[in-house]
Amino acid sequence: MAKISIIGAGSWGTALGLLLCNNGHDVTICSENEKEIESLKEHREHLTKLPGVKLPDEMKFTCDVRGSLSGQDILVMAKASPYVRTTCKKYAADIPDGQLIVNVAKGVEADTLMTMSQIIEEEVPGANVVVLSGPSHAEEVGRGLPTTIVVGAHDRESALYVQNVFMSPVFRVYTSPDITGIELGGALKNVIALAAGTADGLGYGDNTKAALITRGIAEIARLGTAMGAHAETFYGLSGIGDLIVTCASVHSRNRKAGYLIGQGRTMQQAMDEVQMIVEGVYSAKAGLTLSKKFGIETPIIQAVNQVLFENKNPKQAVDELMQRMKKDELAPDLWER
Ligand SMILES: NC(=O)C1=CN([C@@H]2O[C@H](COP(=O)(O)OP(=O)(O)OC[C@H]3O[C@@H](n4cnc5c(N)ncnc54)[C@H](O)[C@@H]3O)[C@@H](O)[C@H]2O)C=CC1
Ligand SMILES: O=C(CO)COP(=O)(O)O
Repeated sequence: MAKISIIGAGSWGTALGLLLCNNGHDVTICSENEKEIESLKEHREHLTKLPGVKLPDEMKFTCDVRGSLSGQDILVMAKASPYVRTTCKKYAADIPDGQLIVNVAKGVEADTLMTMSQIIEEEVPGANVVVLSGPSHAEEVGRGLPTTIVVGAHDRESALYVQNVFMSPVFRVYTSPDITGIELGGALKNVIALAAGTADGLGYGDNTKAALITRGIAEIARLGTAMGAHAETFYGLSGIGDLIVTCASVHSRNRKAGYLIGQGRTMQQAMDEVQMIVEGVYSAKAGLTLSKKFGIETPIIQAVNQVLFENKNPKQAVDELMQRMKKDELAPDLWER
């Protein structure tokens, strides 16, 4: 049995807490948000973010984040990505040296272009940070529906340990050394999901969705490999896997926000209506800056930025994507080989 503190009492922190409790671990969920914690204690259910999912009596909830950080085998970082740095800064001094931290937040910081694990490593230099990511909506993990995911770590021993702790008959965990690829896949799929949702909102069809998913993973893989990630990762769980689920699922907040934008809402109106974090909005900027930095063409990511931040009409953005210069699907020099 492992002692585990989960930082962040949102839908994902709560669903992972339930999974880990069911696996027989000693789980505490902590958050500074008193209302959220009091409601979890009283109802043993996250009424707003994970309704209908009952939480076991053994699961502990606390507002004392600082007090929950020492004496743990694992800390799980389950804050929404824009708050990961501030959270780490606030509590770095309370986290023991060598602490294993499992990051589950998905995003790239727009100003620094750092992934979440890089931010945690910068703010908590003594920590051993691993990442857990893949196609895994909290609403389905909370209901115990079969789910697969991948843990990325610097060393195999940490990956195997986390695999053992999280693995269950309904939660299959793979291991990988490609932290960069896993994190880029997890962050950038949110940008493409905004585009897929927008296409749905415009009334476009399954062909359009398939086009965005397929050309979207091509963009993510091109950029990711230029940044040193392994191409295979983008054809795996944290690549095409998470992209498919986020572009297609009724649970996705990014897809929902895109849908509303396709229906005519502004970015802000869409974010307000979704009422939960829409991380693709943040990662869109980072994705575009990274593309420029590495000299990689990412037309869908660019179009999403234009719609979000330059008020480009979504229909016009799709028209322009369709009428780009004619291209080969594979590398043009293959004709000569
Ligand atoms: N919800 C899901 O199905 C999945 C989510 N994730 C990732 O896990 C991370 C957390 O996701 P969720 O639990 O869904 O997010 P959430 O929106 O439910 O919030 C998570 C935590 O962030 C905190 N938070 C929200 N606003 C804050 C603020 N202004 N200042 C400080 N803390 C704040 C909340 O109080 C909560 O404790 C995200 O990066 C997400 O991409 C990963 C896989 C699945
Ligand atoms: O990452 C997720 C599923 O794997 C959740 O996606 P959303 O943030 O779009 O809901």
